Amino acid sequence: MVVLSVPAEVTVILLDIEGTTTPIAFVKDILFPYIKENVKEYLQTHWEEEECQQDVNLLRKQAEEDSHLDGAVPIPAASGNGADDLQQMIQAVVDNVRWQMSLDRKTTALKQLQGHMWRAAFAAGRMKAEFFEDVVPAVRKWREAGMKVYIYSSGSVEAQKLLFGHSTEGDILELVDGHFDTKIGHKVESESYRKIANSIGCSTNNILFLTDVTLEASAAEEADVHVAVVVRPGNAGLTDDEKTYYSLITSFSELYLPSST
Ligand SMILES: CSCCC(=O)C(=O)COP(=O)(O)O
Ligand SMILES: [Mg+2]
Repeated sequence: MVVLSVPAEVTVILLDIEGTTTPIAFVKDILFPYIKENVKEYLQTHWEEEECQQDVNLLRKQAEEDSHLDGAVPIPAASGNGADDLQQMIQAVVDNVRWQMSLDRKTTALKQLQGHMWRAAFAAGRMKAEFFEDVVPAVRKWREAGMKVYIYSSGSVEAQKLLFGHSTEGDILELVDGHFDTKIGHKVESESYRKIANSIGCSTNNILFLTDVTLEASAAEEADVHVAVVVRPGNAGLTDDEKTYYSLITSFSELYLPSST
């Protein structure tokens, strides 16, 4: 088995979710279709609620920022002119969400709405989050060895907690010391990793970030964070240069902590 030694200065392991702890197939084949199929009904049912209105306002702001993009779908401001107007607005939000999802965009606005929509599905037991089988045993071992374990995903913190709270392994939320999402910054920006270190109260070189996306690994590395790229079934392929440059693991069990036995 390949073994990757974790540098002695590392005290925090920061985990990506999709493609790292969790199969991309679970996200693409279960989580995302649920949104596409249910977004219209969700908006019609929850439209009057404060949380739903905040989600729509955030999506509208994002749509304004996206107006220069090819195929962007605008969301009109409410005019308060009756049922037809409301249905048009809901349809615009639905089209905007579907357009963003067709590009797998990671905007905070889209991710907030998705998290709120998954809440009911997880609570009703309609979905259970999948984790690769090496994840839970490895995280338990790291924590026993004194490591802190944090999550950094484009999925909203609320969505992250739903996944860890309703997994095929049971409720594993207690295995995580804290969560970060794109509210701290995007995962391809190195400043996000500095802010995460600051928020945890450590130096960036105390963190080891595990991700499947080399653009994220590169941004983290630029901030002096240690990185390893996780190769899982169904992940995007890496170039030969990326395979040579990055430390690669195919299972969390390949990480060796000098402090553990
Ligand atoms: C954790 S919520 C479901 C996954 C998701 O919406 C997403 O965008 C995952 O992105 P990641 O940063 O974990 O690769
Ligand atoms: Mg990922």
